[in-house]
Amino acid sequence: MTSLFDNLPLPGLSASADAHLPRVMPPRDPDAQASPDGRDANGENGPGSLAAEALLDGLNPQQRAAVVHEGGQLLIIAGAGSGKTRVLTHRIAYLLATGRARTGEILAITFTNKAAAEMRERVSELVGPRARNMWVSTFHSACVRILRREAKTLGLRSNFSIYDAADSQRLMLLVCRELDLDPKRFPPKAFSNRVSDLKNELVDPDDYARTVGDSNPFEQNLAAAYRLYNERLRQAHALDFDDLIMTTVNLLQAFPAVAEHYRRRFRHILVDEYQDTNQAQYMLVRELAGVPLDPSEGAAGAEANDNDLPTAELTVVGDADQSIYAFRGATIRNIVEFESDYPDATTVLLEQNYRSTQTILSAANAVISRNPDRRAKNLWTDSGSGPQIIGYVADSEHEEARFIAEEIDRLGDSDGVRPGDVAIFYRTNAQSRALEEVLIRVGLPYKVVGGTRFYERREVKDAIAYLRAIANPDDAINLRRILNVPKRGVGDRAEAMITAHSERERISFGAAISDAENVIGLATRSLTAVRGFATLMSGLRELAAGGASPAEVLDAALDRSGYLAELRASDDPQDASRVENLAELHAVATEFSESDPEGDLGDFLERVALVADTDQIPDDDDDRGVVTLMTVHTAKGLEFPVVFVTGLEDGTFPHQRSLADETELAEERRLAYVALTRARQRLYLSRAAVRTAWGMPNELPASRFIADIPEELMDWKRRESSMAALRGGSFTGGYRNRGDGGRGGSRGPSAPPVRTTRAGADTPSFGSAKPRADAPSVDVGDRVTHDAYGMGRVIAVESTGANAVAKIDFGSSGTKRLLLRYSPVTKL
Ligand SMILES: Nc1ncnc2c1ncn2[C@@H]1O[C@H](COP(=O)(O)OP(=O)(O)OP(=O)(O)O)[C@@H](O)[C@H]1O
Ligand SMILES: [Mg+2]
Repeated sequence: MTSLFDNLPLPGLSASADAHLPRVMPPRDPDAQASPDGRDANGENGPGSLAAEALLDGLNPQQRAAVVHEGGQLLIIAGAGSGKTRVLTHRIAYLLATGRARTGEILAITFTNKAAAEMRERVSELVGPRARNMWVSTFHSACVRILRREAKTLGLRSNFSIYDAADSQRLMLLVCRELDLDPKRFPPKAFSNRVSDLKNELVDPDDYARTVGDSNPFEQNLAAAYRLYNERLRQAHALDFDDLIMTTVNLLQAFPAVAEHYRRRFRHILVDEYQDTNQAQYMLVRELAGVPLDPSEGAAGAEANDNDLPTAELTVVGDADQSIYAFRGATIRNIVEFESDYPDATTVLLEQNYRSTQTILSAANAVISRNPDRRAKNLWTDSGSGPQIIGYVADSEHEEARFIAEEIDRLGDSDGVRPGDVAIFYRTNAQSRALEEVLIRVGLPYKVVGGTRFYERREVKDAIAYLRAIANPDDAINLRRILNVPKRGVGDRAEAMITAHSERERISFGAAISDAENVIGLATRSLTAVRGFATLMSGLRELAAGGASPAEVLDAALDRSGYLAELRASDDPQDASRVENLAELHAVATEFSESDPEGDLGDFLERVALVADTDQIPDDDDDRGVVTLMTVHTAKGLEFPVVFVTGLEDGTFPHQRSLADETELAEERRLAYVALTRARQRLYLSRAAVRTAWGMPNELPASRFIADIPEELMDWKRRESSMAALRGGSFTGGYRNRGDGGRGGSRGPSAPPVRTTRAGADTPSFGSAKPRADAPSVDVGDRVTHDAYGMGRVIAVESTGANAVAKIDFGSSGTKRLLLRYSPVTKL
């Protein structure tokens, strides 16, 4: 059993919405009963036809042409803010409203899960709830869906695990140890990155081995490590992130019947942000659309012709100037050469920008126009010139942050700008700390998107490792992770003996654990501990198999393993915040079950595995009022009324390592273009004359990108730093080590706790908190007190009993969602 039905509702969408689906489209397998004319019950004769014309209202002629285009591939290429994403959404709605497509025939690919949810929501607004059944997803989630369905064909279990980057790196470390490689000469992390690149280029271990030079030990060892790494993945019934795409491409190429199934199904494929696709994603789109690389050769081409299958209508939208993921293997080539790859393609150019003022656009154009080999664009707007861009040269990063905080305050007073209208961008995550300190000090509410990701925190990873090992008994990496966590007396030696036993007997690591009696050399104490662990795991598996919800399984795992008790017993304040993070994970699991009551543990883990950092932009109501801090990469596709681009120094942005490399510099320039074009009304560009990194103050020159912007567009509030005052020595800070690695706060994919604006509340003291058997029962309106946050009032109660979660307003400490059972809350 994979998932209850293939079209998992996305977060925030209730599964019951499927009850409204037209009958011809049973949710279980929407493609099984395509009606002969390809139309659904809400097609041309339904209320849709009226809506169809309305969908074109307010679009300009080029946008309109793109929305109504029929037949053949369509390339929409345009600068930032010209309505590409909007056209994609309207095109989908138009296809449905005119009855040209059924929801089951559409595959829309976006860059993040959040973008997917938003697109689905927007299409739902335009055409109603049937849009909820549609495949709108990221490349990775679309592939997971396909792979879970076709797992058998590939000899994979449908409950395969998905390893994230950290899992993959740990596995590579084990592989390198197994191969006895010197970690100095052959760093496992470098191998891991190289393997990821190879997979993104669709190069498998055999292909790679063939290209390796005889005299190059690095390549030879890499080839061996790649092979063993893949073997270990297979034994663990796991796929890494890059495998998801590569394996799907392989599947479609090797099994013509499978390819045909999806080609029959997806008659319309639409891809947003096409400029950031890599080679594997490029091939995936080609295979799905039924346009094999060389139709005159190759099995796939012959097969497609034999069956007289028309190719899908492929629509891709993108902007070569916004290609910023080269480091993940993305290649501009995919968009630049679209027309030659698809000779029948129609190209639509959009030139009117609807997002920004002319001043902002002119500045962005000035910066990007310096890049060589680009197609010149003529982006314009009729929204007026707007205010000048404000420039500021700060003495230090702290002073830069102070300036920003003051400006946000001032804009609030003078223009009614809310914190939620404001975004602050930086080039790398580490830059957020100085900004955060000042925002905390002045009490401006904010959130950091990205940073140390919630799912990368140790305790969250431990808890998920338990869940994964419960779901997949052969998942060696996750079993190893928790074998001695919390400490139960199974040390490295014992683990090595179990490993040896598994190799000798040719059984999985998990099976070797269950066979502890026969492990040679295991001391009695370790044997007892391993047996205890095996019993623990089988008990938890029974619980999961018996239909317990993911949240219940999580609870049992944390409780029976003693994990939670250990954290609770600790007086390290960091451990207290770990308990909070686990409570947050519990809330995520509970929410998952609310949105998908039939979803099992495997479904939950799948959802968790696919949450990318860019998805952690909370969008619940509470967050409307907070400033957003994020890297420029994360800001892709988004827009804000007010944008601060910080750290515009040569060496910061553009990044140090790009200064001597033309290709990398061109990418930094595109990144700057993305940053500037996020702004709708007001843009601020700032830099620090001296920035402290790794504890060392550095004097950095102005970013070359600033110099590209015509003077008349800028209004410099301060041009020079007061170096004298600076040399007087007013450095504060330095890279203070915060227990979480100095980066981020805890954020989950849904309703994450917004970072509190009071310093210290991040790590509340749980000194007096006792493990509780049950949650205190509270009602809306009750007054409560919390050991760390003080007095508060309950503003909402979600679910009851053991899993009761309350939303509590703690005044200046902010509003929190707390799992009552884990929280030191007392009713007054
Ligand atoms: N015809 C139009 N009339 C009014 N507003 C529009 C129109 N087209 C687009 N917009 C608005 O312009 C803004 C930018 O649109 P959109 O996000 O679709 O642009 P984009 O080309 O996808 O940008 P990016 O390159 O940053 O991804 C949005 O607020 C959108 O609603
Ligand atoms: Mg867009």
